[in-house]
Formats: sequence, C-alpha cells, structure tokens
Amino acid sequence: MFFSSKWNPEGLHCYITGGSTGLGLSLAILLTQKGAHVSIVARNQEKLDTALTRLEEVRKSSEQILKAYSFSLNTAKDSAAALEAVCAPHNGQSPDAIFACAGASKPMFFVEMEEQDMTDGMTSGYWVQAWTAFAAAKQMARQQRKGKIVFVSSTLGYMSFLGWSSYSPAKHALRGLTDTLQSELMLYGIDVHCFFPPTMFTPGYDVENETKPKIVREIESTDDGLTADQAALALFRGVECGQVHITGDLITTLFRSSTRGASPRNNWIMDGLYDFAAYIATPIWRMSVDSKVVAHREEHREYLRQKGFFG
Ligand SMILES: NC(=O)C1=CN([C@@H]2O[C@H](COP(=O)(O)OP(=O)(O)OC[C@H]3O[C@@H](n4cnc5c(N)ncnc54)[C@H](OP(=O)(O)O)[C@@H]3O)[C@@H](O)[C@H]2O)C=CC1
Ligand SMILES: CCCCCCCCCCCCCCCC(=O)[C@@H](N)CO
Repeated sequence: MFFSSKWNPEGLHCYITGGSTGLGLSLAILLTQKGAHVSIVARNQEKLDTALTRLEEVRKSSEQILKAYSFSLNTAKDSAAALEAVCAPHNGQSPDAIFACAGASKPMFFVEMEEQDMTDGMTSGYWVQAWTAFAAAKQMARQQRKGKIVFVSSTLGYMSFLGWSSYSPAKHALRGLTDTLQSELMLYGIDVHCFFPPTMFTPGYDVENETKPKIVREIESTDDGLTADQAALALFRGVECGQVHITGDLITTLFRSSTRGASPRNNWIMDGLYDFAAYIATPIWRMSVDSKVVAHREEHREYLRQKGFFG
C-alpha cells in the first residue's frame, strides 16, 4: 500500500447513496468532475432531479453515464433493488466504488425517547449503509469484480456525549463493520474504507438541529465544522491514498489515533503523536464536559417538569 499509485475514479462507475444532498451530493459532484460514471440514490425525487442537473453541469465528457434513482435503503430487499437498478445501464456489472453516504440523526435526551426513536436511529445510522454493503459485497464477489466500499460514520463513531444515544451506537457499529469487512473482503480484492466526519453544514445538519438540546449544541461548538465540499474532498483524498479510517479534521484525527485499536494506521509516526496529544487533551476536555452536564441538572429538571415528564 505504501508505494501504490493513487486511486483514480475517471471512467469508473461510482454509486453514491444519499447523493441528492449534503456530503453525498458534494462527493457526486467531485467524482463527476473527475470523469466518473455516477449513480446517486435517495428517496425524494425532486431533490434527486435537482442534484442530477448539478451533475450534468459539471460532467467532464459526453461519455459519462450520470443517473439518479429513488429508493429507500432501510431494508436489505430495497437496498438490493436499488443496486440492481444502478447496475442496469452498466450491463449489470457491479459498481467500481460504492460510497454509502445516506444517513440521518435525531439527537434527543435518552429518557424522552420512544422505542421507535431508538430503532429508527439504528436504521438511519447503521442499516441504511450496512444493507448496501451487504448487497454490493455479494454481487462483487459473485461477479469476481474488485472494487471499493466506503462507509460514512462520524466523529461520534469514535466517542460520544449526551444527546446521541440513538445515533452514536449506530455510527460505532459502522466502525465495527468496516474493521470486519476490511479484513474479510480482502478475500475478493474489495477495499473497505470508512470516513468519520465532524459537524458538516448540510441540510441534514439543519434537520438534526430542530431536536438537538441546547447543551448538546454547546458541547459541539468546540468543533468548527466543515462544509460538505470540504468534507467530500477529505473523504476523496483518504480513499485516493488507500486509508481505511479517514478523518478530515484535527479533533476527529485525535480520536481516530487514540481509539485505533487494531484498525490499520494512516501514518505510523503522526498517529502516535496524535495519540499522545489526545492522551493529554481528552481527559481535560472530558472534565469540562462533565462539569457542563452537572451544571445543567437544575435547568434540565425544570425542562422535563415543564414537558410533563414527571407525570
Ligand atoms: N451533517 C453532519 O453534521 C454529519 C453527518 N454525518 C453523516 O454523514 C452522512 C451524510 O450526512 P449529511 O450530508 O449531513 O445528510 P443530508 O441529510 O444532507 O443528506 C442525506 C442524504 O441521504 C439520503 N437518505 C437519508 N436517509 C435515506 C434512506 N433511508 N434511504 C435512502 N436515502 C436516504 C437523503 O435523501 P432523502 O432524504 O431524499 O432520502 C440525502 O440524499 C450521514 O450518514 C450522516 O449521518 C456524520 C457526521 C456529521
Ligand atoms: C481530544 C480533545 C479535543 C476534544 C474536543 C471535542 C469536541 C467535540 C466535538 C464533537 C463533534 C461532534 C460531531 C457530530 C457530528 C455528527 O455526526 C452529527 N452532526 C450528526 O449528524
């Protein structure tokens, strides 16, 4: 891996789930500009149409096949159907690279959640990506075609704090799936990567802010955030260089390095230095978060009382 040339998407078929807005759209634009055949899948047809228009505007050659399809990716069956549709204009051949960007979050206090909030969190944080990989890996292995599968986790796939109980476990699970498949899919020459973005200013971010408790926002404010374009570029660069765990900002890089376990490293020297920096910085940050949470107790009790939580 050290001396191999960079991955180049030109002329390759890239399938992007969640390609109609946010990170997925920025990535679709980037890959189209680089000359890839791009297929995007999401649910809302109108947003898909707008996204496809944007892709058409940046195509590099008239040969590129640019397509958009409406599917929900919440189940194995629908994800397999989406993959089949995406492959149809390519003689049924599996895509060369799959970018599973689809996902959503609904930050809330744990004690306020319904059962449905917890199960939805796992669906829109984990299954929505896992089922695509499930369908794609089988297809690639059957067709004996090499390729790439890229997941999108989050900083919250490495660490967590209050408010994220329906989402962070799903993003941690994607890390587990990445590390498993990175090993297992070597059997078929399939590379597996996972991107761990920090806050990204996307339509999805605006939606999550509707339910996000104030104190969660406050704790997150240490993170400057990235635009969708910046994040897409970081993801692309990581894939280009063959990194398995990809991070595009300092904070997440600190958590990546300090929680790396047996995951492949990106840079043996730098990851060690980041690990050491995190060894010092994380407990200090942790203490500040804990004290903010404790200081919030009274206000929180009052908030719950007003919402009738105590009956
Ligand atoms: N924004 C942030 O701060 C961060 C986001 N992330 C993760 O990055 C990824 C992209 O996020 P972001 O760009 O903000 O999200 P957006 O909400 O802006 O875009 C999400 C995309 O996924 C599609 N999508 C969502 N759910 C489904 C589904 N069940 N089936 C099919 N398509 C679906 C959406 O279209 P439609 O709704 O029409 O289906 C849309 O195209 C997500 O996995 C998210 O969890 C990680 C860290 C930070
Ligand atoms: C090592 C010492 C430094 C510690 C600083 C830590 C700052 C915490 C930043 C938390 C950022 C959370 C991003 C959430 C992104 C996400 O996934 C949601 N927006 C859902 O979409």
